[in-house]
Amino acid sequence: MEKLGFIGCGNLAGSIVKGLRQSGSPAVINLFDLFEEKPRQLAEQYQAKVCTQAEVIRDSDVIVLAIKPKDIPALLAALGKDDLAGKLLITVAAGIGLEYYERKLPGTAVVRVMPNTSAAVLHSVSALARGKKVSESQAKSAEKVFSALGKVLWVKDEEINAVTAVSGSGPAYFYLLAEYMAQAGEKLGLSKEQATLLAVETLVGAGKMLAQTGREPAELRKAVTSPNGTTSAAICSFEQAGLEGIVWQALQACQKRAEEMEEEYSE
Ligand SMILES: NC(=O)C1=CN([C@@H]2O[C@H](COP(=O)(O)OP(=O)(O)OC[C@H]3O[C@@H](n4cnc5c(N)ncnc54)[C@H](OP(=O)(O)O)[C@@H]3O)[C@@H](O)[C@H]2O)C=CC1
Ligand SMILES: O=C(O)[C@@H]1CCC=N1
Repeated sequence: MEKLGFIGCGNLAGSIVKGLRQSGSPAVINLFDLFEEKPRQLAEQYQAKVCTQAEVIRDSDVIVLAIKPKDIPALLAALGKDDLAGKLLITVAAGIGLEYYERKLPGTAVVRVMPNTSAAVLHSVSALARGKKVSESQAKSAEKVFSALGKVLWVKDEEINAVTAVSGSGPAYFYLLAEYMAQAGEKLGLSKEQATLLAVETLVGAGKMLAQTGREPAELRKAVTSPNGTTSAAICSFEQAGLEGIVWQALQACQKRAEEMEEEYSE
């Protein structure tokens, strides 16, 4: 049976653990976080074990580093390379390239992954980049973990920042749009509850249409948009406000921030 460990049990690790159990994964899950309450709650809900950091490393074959990028340098400094012999490290931290881990922990097998929090509902899409020391069976193990949580693709390490801009951070963009649509619905006279229900269900329905019909986003949009009709009025308003450019700038800002972070961790 797979033995999976997590160092850091915050938002993303919580989504992954929840998703794994929902997918029926029988993996042994070992959890460590500096704030003990987080692994304790996850362990109670999802049949996992609260451990010390040393126990996570000793008792797991695959160890997921799910802490903030700023906390990675101190963790790697504390991890002995000998303790990691034969182990696979999976890092989900944004803005730190594989080269950094391989330099700080020479000889260690590292896969860098950019999933998203929709892992909790088995709809993460996860991009994986393979480090130099990763064996075939370790690559398969990493793929198995994340394919239980949604779709996976292998990419180059240099592509992870673009992935982060589209899908790692992406759920937040759609949540923001849902917030704005609900706010607008209220201003148009609906109650907060009505407007939120309508915005959220519309987003869920549109996502399911994209996922289940196999039709392109533009094709589905056109099917809603009658010539000179109501949708057309809204879409024209988006276009006049420069939505395409706004989205482009936002994704560029996201990628740029990841690049800046990579600079910070280049030493
Ligand atoms: N959230 C997301 O949607 C996504 C996040 N990521 C990446 O995942 C990583 C985790 O993000 P997220 O879950 O949001 O962060 P959180 O802050 O929610 O979780 C991180 C947890 O790790 C704890 N922690 C910090 N240092 C250590 C340590 N040395 N050992 C054990 N635990 C530690 C933190 O404690 P404390 O709060 O006390 O510091 C916190 O509980 C980040 O690197 C992020 O870039 C990637 C894709 C999506
Ligand atoms: O905001 C962040 O930095 C992390 C990485 C991707 C999603 N959340």
